[in-house]
Amino acid sequence: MSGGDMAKPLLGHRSTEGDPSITPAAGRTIGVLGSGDFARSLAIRLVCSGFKVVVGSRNPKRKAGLFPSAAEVTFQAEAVKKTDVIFVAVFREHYSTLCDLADVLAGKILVDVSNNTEINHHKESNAEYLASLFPASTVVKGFNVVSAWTLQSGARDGNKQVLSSSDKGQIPTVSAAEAVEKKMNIWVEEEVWRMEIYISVGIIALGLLSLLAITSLPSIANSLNWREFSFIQVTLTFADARE
Ligand SMILES: NC(=O)C1=CN([C@@H]2O[C@H](COP(=O)(O)OP(=O)(O)OC[C@H]3O[C@@H](n4cnc5c(N)ncnc54)[C@H](OP(=O)(O)O)[C@@H]3O)[C@@H](O)[C@H]2O)C=CC1
Ligand SMILES: [Fe+3]
Repeated sequence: MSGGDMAKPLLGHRSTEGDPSITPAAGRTIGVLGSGDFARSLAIRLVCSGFKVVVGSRNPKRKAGLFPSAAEVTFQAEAVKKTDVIFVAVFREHYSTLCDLADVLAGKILVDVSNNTEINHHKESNAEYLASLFPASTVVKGFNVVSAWTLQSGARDGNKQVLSSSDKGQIPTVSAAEAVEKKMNIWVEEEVWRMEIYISVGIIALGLLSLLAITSLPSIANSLNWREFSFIQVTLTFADARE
């Protein structure tokens, strides 16, 4: 999987250079539990950002084909043994099915990316619930406001901010996860706005052309005096030609 846009971090890479707080991504291994939409988008983005990715699935054989070939897809327990930072791309309702992994997850960082489908349905947040299931792990909440689609297609649409929080210590200690987040938080004005400008110019041009076409209809043209008609035809033809 090497799509042009995917080769770039989500929001460009300008200001990551020379930032000493960012640990180089290359060579770090990040784990992802789950093989659904979000896990796949995350894995693709991480691979393209230079991370090694190991995906933990209940059925790795069947799911491997959905991931970039650079990502390793294996059983859940195997995957979490290979890394210290694990994205839990599984719905809250299925967190309890991961309890068998508690021993191998001890001392590791779990990133809770989940969202609920109903408001105020559970008494504690998803991250608190995950932390209660894995008391020996550090749970960080983050990435839940970035959609799978935005992760895959870049930052031109959708949310661009990656918010994160944790009870245990400073988030900056979460070096690998933070490196990804910082890369994703960089706002490159030209890249973000260029597409919007293209679309706006296209819409204006379409509007002007439509006006030109409508005023060319004999029934409409006959209801204009020659001054209005020539103003619209000459000015709009000129404006359209320029665009
Ligand atoms: N989709 C999105 O845009 C976003 C999703 N999220 C969050 O990411 C998480 C995953 O979402 P998404 O990828 O869309 O969901 P999917 O339904 O596409 O994937 C969920 C994955 O969970 C894994 N899983 C592990 N244990 C179980 C189990 N007991 N039963 C069912 N599935 C299980 C499965 O992988 P396997 O079969 O390989 O074990 C499955 O592929 C959710 O918490 C969601 O809130 C957050 C932001 C955006
Ligand atoms: Fe989904």
